[in-house]
Amino acid sequence: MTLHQDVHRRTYPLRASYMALGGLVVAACLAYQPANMAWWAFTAVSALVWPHIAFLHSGRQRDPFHAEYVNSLLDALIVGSWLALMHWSLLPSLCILAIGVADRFYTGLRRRWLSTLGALLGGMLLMSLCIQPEPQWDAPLGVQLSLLPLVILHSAYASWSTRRMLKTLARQNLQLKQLGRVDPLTTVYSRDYWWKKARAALRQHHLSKEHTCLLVIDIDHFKRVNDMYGHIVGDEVLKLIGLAIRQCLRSHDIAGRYGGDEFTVLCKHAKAEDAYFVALRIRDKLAQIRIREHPELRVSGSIGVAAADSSFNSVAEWIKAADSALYSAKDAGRDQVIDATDGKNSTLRTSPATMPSPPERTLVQTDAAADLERADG
Ligand SMILES: Nc1nc2c(ncn2[C@@H]2O[C@H](COP(=O)(O)OP(=O)(O)OP(=O)(O)O)[C@@H](O)[C@H]2O)c(=O)[nH]1
Repeated sequence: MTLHQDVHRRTYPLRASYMALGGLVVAACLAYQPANMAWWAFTAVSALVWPHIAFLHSGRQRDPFHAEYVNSLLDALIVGSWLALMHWSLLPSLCILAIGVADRFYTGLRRRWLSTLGALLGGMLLMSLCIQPEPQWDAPLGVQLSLLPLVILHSAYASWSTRRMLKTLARQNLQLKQLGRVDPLTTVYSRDYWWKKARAALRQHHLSKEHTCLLVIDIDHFKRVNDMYGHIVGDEVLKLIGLAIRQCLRSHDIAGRYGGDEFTVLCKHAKAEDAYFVALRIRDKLAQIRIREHPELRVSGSIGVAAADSSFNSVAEWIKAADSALYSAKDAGRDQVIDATDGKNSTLRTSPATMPSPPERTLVQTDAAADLERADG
């Protein structure tokens, strides 16, 4: 159920309690002046019966928000008539008016205030014509005391409502922050967030020599995927790449999208050897990506690995080291992992049980891949 459809449920308890306590103030005023039974009955019905009729009426309408707007006009009409019925007794009139205006903000019905003002004035006018009230500026003690429950309810509701709004705001801020951290297409972390984590990890390495590595992954010939299948499929592939990378991470690893078809992974608490195996797993997983509509489409990635080093003064220097290993992987024929630290190549590290050796892998090309190769010149 939307907030819009739910409006009558939110206003019901509020209207029921406000009208009941407002009616109490009117009754207190009536007690101090000659009033016939008709005005007592009007007060009782408007204070105790009307809110329930309003709720039932709104609940049956297709558009409860509009029904609630009509109800709010009737509320204003009633309140206007109450003010005249109280002979404009200054203190209760001002209190009821102020509370009524404030509550329109809390219930979300603050717009169209001009028509509400019209209904309020209409109510005053109608009741004034009926009873011709004589203004009584002073309010007797009994009337003043009758205002207390209404004022207390209003203060409690105002603070509860503010607290609820602040909580909602805090939750939404958190959601926005989290959304800003994640790249929406690939669902790995955004570059900024990843960079922050890498900076913290490098700082930690400087302090405690903790082993940490980073991987830079570049998808091979990704431009061809876009050229041949279009950008929509390209996006779909990037999405699957993000998922594949995430599936290969250990619990401390953090993957980010560096930009375009380039990804980074921060492998915390990992020696170069551990990070190297994470990279091999990723390379393997990328090769398994399939798209149902284009079963011939294949993906591969080249990966550079660099361990944090005390000579790196910034994340940029660290990435540069991984980048040069990545370029070596590209130069060596792509679809491989190279470790910047010792220049080790995945040709040497590939486990035959799970990963075919790089020369075979580069030979495994579909017709489409061969077409792409030709198209690329
Ligand atoms: N569909 C899609 N394509 C993107 C996106 N971001 C970048 N690209 C494309 O990714 C391609 C990246 O190409 P390059 O990295 O220059 O080269 P490559 O074809 O991958 O070749 P190598 O990196 O040399 O193996 C470009 O064609 C970009 O337009 C994206 O969000 N969606």
